[in-house]
Amino acid sequence: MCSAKILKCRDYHVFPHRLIYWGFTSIWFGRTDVASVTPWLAPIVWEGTFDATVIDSIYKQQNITVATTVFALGKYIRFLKDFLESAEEHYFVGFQVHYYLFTDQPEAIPNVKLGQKRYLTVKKVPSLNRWQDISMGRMEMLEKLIENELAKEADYIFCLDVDAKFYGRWGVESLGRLVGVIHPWFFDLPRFIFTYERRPESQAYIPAGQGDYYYTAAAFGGSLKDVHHLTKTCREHLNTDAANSIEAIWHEESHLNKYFLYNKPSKLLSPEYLWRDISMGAGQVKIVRFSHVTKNNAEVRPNL
Ligand SMILES: CC(=O)N[C@H]1[C@@H](OP(=O)(O)OP(=O)(O)OC[C@H]2O[C@@H](n3ccc(=O)[nH]c3=O)[C@H](O)[C@@H]2O)O[C@H](CO)[C@H](O)[C@@H]1O
Ligand SMILES: [Mn+2]
Repeated sequence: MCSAKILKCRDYHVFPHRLIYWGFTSIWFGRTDVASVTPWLAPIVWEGTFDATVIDSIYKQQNITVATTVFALGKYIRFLKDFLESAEEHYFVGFQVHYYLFTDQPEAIPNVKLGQKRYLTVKKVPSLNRWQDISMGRMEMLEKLIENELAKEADYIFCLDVDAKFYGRWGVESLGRLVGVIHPWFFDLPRFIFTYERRPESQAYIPAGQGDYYYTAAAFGGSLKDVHHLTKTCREHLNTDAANSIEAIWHEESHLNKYFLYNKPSKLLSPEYLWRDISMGAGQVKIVRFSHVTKNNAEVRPNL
């Protein structure tokens, strides 16, 4: 009996994909059930479209640092422990990460053990009376952080919501010049359903028939230069709206969507990178990497 043959048969049964991989590497990467490229040829990252080992080895040769911002004001401080602990387990593991944590309660920050080459800087900021102002106010604070502190400190930046948790790998496959994440509630819906700002009086206005994707504001990133331009532009548009007594329907998320319409992201992340709730499944989402936790808005927010 030929032992090699047995091994091959056994491998075929247990790991059928590996057999395909040996023979047709270039065919194995790609998905047929989802689009993995935009009409302007930016990749859309889904499980099955990249090889983690290959992409890690490329970035390992560069000494990159990923700045990561997170805001925990008022009762949202309670989300921080799970956010940080799960990030240490899944987020850019083996790479330099510098968290910038904005909070009104530095004394309440949980003691989370960070891995090697992982740093945390705390920024004390005042809390605000409206959750919408806290959420929108992030744009200006990010703009100033990049301007004043990050130039020599980091290569890339990701700006993340705190009421979320990591469940799977979020790694260097997500890096790019300008990176948007497709909103988990809209990825499989037609454009006319997207909740863009529809009032022409707002700077976030997107006319019917325009727009590519609906992006979430709970996660975005890219190079320092590009994210600086994004946050500065959104901050200016938010200020103009405020001066005109108008608030976009989904706050800074509406402005982010307007920005991405005219400044196309160079890479898109699928809803694997910001899912709705870990308990909710979807055929196309084979792995949940980062997901919103269920929260009682009325209980955690300072206003309704
Ligand atoms: C899935 C998704 O697209 N989420 C977006 C959505 O609702 P969300 O329900 O996800 O917004 P949210 O309540 O999580 O607020 C956004 C973020 O602001 C911070 N925060 C908020 C309130 C507070 O009292 N303390 C505090 O620290 C915190 O970092 C939080 O993660 O709409 C918001 C603005 O309309 C933002 O665009 C969110 O990113
Ligand atoms: Mn959130």
